[in-house]
Amino acid sequence: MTAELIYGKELAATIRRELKQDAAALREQDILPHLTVVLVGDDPASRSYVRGKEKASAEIGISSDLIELPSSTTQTELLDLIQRLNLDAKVNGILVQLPLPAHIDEQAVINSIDPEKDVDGFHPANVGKMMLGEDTYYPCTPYGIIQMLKSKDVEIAGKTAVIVGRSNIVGKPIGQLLLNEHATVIHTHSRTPDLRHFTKQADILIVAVGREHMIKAEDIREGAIVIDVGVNRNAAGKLTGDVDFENTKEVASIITPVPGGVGPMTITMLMLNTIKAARRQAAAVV
Ligand SMILES: Nc1nc2c(c(=O)[nH]1)N[C@@H](CN(C=O)c1ccc(C(=O)N[C@@H](CCC(=O)O)C(=O)O)cc1)CN2
Ligand SMILES: [Mg+2]
Repeated sequence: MTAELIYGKELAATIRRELKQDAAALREQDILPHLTVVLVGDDPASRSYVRGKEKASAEIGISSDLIELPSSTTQTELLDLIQRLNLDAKVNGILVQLPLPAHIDEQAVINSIDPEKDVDGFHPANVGKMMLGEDTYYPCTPYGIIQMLKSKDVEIAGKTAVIVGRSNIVGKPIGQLLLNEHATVIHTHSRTPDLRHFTKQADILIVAVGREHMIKAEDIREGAIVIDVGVNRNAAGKLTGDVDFENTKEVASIITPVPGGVGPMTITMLMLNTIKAARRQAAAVV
């Protein structure tokens, strides 16, 4: 068997076309969605993701601005900036690019963002709503994965979904979103003994660890759906996933490549959340 591929890049382009129409319809009602992105420090990958966010905003018709701060910025300075953005009615979405420099408490920063403007879906109030199965801003990468599965008409209900990795950005929330879709969810992580015992049970395997090719063909069940969230740069400078794609695609039924798989969906879901924020905030004013 050679697996079918899901190219997030193609799905992202389709969703972006729809979002462009949504943004135009909002503009006709004098609602201009606005995203403010905050970048602290000069991490090259973060800078590249932030550029991608500006580009996608411009393409869709979302106005955006980028606030760049030096890595020496103090936590108090960053919290003060966020308070100003929380109070600025023009700003619908606030995104603080992660990771932050080590001297800043990331969670304290996330907690300071107005939940209504938290287009990353990382604020505890939004995480709580997600856990309760309520409508809210869902974290972009997990939300993108759900859209990818649905785009291939994957029946999630009743499936065994195994998650490798437990980050707040991907591992934990994708488990919750799959649970909300009625999957049976198994979370595994660095302290899980005999990882293969669990990955072999997966109808849907989500790998979000950040370790090149840690999942191999022999770790999965024949016909499994494999979603690779890893973005690693190998010794030759090439982007690779957490899954050994070449061999695993011969065993899986559906698989995502890296690059061009899950990655492009992250920024697209951010755009979707920003339009949703503009709509919700406009409705709250009238
Ligand atoms: N505040 C946030 N910080 C971070 C998030 C996030 O959702 N919110 N996620 C990641 C980084 N990220 C967006 O911020 C992101 C990661 C990867 C991609 C992507 O398109 N990857 C491509 C490859 C890109 C490349 O060439 O380097 C792919 O996989 O095909 C987009 C966005 C951590 N921080
Ligand atoms: Mg506005």
